[in-house]
Amino acid sequence: MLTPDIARARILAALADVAPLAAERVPLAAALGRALAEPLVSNRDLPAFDASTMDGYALRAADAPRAGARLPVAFGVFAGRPAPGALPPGACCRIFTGGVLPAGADAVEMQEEVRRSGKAALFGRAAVAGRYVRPRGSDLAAGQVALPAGAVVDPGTIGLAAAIGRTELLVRRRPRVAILPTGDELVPPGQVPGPGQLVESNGLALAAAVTAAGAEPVLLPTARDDAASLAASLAGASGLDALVTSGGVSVGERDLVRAALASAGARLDFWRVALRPGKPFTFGRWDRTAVFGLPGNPASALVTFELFVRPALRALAGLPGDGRVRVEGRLTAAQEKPPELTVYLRCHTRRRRDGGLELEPLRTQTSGNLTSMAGHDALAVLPAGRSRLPRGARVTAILLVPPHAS
Ligand SMILES: Nc1nc2c(c(=O)[nH]1)N[C@H]1C(S)=C(S)[C@@H](COP(=O)(O)OP(=O)(O)OC[C@H]3O[C@@H](n4cnc5c(N)ncnc54)[C@H](O)[C@@H]3O)O[C@H]1N2
Ligand code: MOO
Repeated sequence: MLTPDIARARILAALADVAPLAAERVPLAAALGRALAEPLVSNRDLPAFDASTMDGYALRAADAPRAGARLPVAFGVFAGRPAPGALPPGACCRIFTGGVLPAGADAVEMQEEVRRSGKAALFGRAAVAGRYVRPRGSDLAAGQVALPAGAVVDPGTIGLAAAIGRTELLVRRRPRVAILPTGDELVPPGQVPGPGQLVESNGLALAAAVTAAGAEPVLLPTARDDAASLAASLAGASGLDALVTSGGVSVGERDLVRAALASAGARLDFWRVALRPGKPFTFGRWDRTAVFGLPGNPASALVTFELFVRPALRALAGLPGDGRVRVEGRLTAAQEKPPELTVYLRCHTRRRRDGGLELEPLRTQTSGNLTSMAGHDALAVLPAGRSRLPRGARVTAILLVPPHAS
């Protein structure tokens, strides 16, 4: 059986010919979280003129070499308008934050350091050339690369792009991801299950995980556990960038998903990974579509999505890694585990007083329990090779709350 790390590496390698997806031009507001498909190059200087960074007085620094200089106030410069003219020799002018420095001025003094006396200004200290001035192009010069291709568009990037005159950005296309729940026992959300039935909940959970990964979910109707129904449903995924199935990948007689994928023409690369939850996970390619067969147990589906599907969708979207932060923390309870498996423990994180991180496992880790997958903020990684970890053991945890929510 593959280890989780090798399984993930195999998936990413198998998508090298399709990732990243093609580029598309989108309005700025739609670019958040997407990968730039070209460098963001400025076509103008930022700022576009020498600007004051303070409310105060613009002057030639040489005219106020020490405290006590007294200069006539020639005019005022207001935001949104160019200076009315060059600064006359030996004079200063009133200026406001963001105002255009008049020709001749090379410094600004903040108004707290200046006293007005009629038409003159008295400077309380020596002026310094360049102080409180943002020179033209000092933020970004015309022709300069502000951000390289591949950078992830964040709110600041959108503001910067608007400031340099862009209304659209060339970004990587979002992967379109079919989600196919399978199982005879499932009824649609909102419907009351009959005897032996339960509500199909993985579809919506996985659709949310797809959205959070920066991709677009297409939730297909649940397939029944028979070859004809599965074949008909699989057709709904054709032409999409990825297909995520749930259920039917274990060893029971009704676990027909792998066979259905194979008869539809998919090439399955591997089946089963040495982890818990989610051991029966399978991966393959169906033409250009990446196919992920997730186990039906709800927590197994979400954990394997996190570990294998999320990084793959991000690679298709041109985004780096899995977008998660890994930290070290200490388990608040001892754990027993099969030594051959890597176990991903759903945990709550807590800051200790000494700054360290505590990892408190959710009460239940049973992969079929729905409460075992909601409301946690980390996956603690219990490594293969260990069968017992004592309370207080130091382990790596994957934080599920990213620094920039995706
Ligand atoms: N003999 C063995 N049995 C099982 C093994 C094994 O190695 N040998 N592996 C177990 C593990 S681990 C898992 S995980 C499950 C996965 O099995 P399947 O992927 O075939 O999942 P199903 O049997 O279809 O469903 C499992 C469970 O989850 C419920 N389910 C399924 N789909 C949904 C959905 N869309 N929404 C909500 N709940 C869903 C389903 O009703 C079952 O209760 O296999 C073990 N068995
Ligand atoms: O791996 Mo299964 O997902 O443990 O229940």
